Amino acid sequence: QMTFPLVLSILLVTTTVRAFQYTDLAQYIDSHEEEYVEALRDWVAIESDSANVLKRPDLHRMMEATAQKLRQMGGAVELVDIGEQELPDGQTLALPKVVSAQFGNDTRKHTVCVYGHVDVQPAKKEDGWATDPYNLTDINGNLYGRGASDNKAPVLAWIHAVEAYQALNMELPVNVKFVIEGMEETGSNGLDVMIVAQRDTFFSDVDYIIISDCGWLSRRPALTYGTRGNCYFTAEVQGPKQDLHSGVYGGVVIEPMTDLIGILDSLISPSGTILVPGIREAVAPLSDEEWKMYQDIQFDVDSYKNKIGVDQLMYNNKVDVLAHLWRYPTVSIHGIEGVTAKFSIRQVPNMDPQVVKNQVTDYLHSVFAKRKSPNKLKVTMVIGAKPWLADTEHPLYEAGKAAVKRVFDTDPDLIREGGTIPIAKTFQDVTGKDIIMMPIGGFDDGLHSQNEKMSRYNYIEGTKLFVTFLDEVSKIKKTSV
Ligand SMILES: C[C@H](N)C(=O)N[C@@H](Cc1c[nH]cn1)C(=O)O
Repeated sequence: QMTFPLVLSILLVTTTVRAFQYTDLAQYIDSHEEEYVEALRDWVAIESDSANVLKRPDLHRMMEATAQKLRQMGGAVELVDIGEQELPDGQTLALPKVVSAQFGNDTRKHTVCVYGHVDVQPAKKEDGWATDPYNLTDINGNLYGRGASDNKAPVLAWIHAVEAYQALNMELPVNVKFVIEGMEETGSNGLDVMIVAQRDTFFSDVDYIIISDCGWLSRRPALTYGTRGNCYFTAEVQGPKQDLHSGVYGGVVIEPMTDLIGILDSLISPSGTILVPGIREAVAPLSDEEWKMYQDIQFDVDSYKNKIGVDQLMYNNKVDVLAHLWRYPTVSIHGIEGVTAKFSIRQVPNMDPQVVKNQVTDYLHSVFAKRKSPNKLKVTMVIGAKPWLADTEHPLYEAGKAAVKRVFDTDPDLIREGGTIPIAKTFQDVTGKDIIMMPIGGFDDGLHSQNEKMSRYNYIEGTKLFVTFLDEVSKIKKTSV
């Protein structure tokens, strides 16, 4: 028979919440590696391609699976309806619900909100994948699968970070909220409306927003302080009422495809100069300080060329390459379907998507007019996502630097991202909260490409980084009660 004091002390032992212990958390994370890989396998198996309307049921399933995982951990979870999407043919389609969740509501603590996405880019084995993109495949410690790095493993790593605290009965150093969406890859449709609607409710007590939807520049861990924006356009040339035989009609008909190629060729010169008037003039000048920052970053232009299999880039020296990846705009032509071309302009501070829309539309119409073609041109901007920039001296970044130092025993690279996180600027403008981008993806993860992967190393050490960062954030002086 147990005596009363013994029973009481057992109860006390089991209910006492422990304080942060990095070694225990790290050990816990290491010993759960296989479970984490299996969780990623389950998520990668869901074809949550947000661009393919036929995959919308899978995307809904993905959002439900995310919500379910957070519910099982005891979070206060909601699946927020963000309405419908209008398709080019005028039909409407339900947008995937946004998952919001909350762990802890202690007003003495800071509250962070982790943003991520669980939709993916399209992928087919026949695109040149070495493995089935939706069957996570481990080759030499690299986990290959669509969405593995962008952004399923980082989202899971954040979930596992909270789970590790719970499993070890350790107090969460900060309250943690999650906002996980399913439309990032197509411009985060509907999410801005949700952020505006919940600014004074869900977001009111959030102090900091954390985004881990980007990658390191090299093998060295990094913190990201800027992203480019994206203006994504379609240009359609309408001509004869039906397809025409090139032998029977060629030579007399003014062909829409020739017009289309002609106007596309007017966007950018072979040496990379954007030819749309007004765009280059809007770009914030490169300061001496920034130039110096780029010089100090370890980045090997030759290895970069090797990685992507090219002999020559637009620029040869490191600073030019980094600057043109991160802080100068560029035009990319993505493809032509029928006589509709898709192209994008990645834009940077101080460009504005609405201004870019007008500049591009006016310019293409003027180029088209000079052709004196009887065909009709229609230019549409389908995505207008703004660029984002942060202050690397902010206490949030100091906390990030300290966390990287504790886990990896090195200072992070401070980098920018050439890609776009469409919602970052909205978070900043609408909620007024500070944002940090803390990537865990590797420099060679192949985002949006064939053979996307996440290494076990980055996944597991990244989870350790996240548990540590929460502790570092808790040390930031609270300015308001
Ligand atoms: C950086 C992030 N992982 C990413 O790949 N984002 C996409 C988002 C996007 C841009 N326009 C529409 N969606 C990207 O940069 O292409």
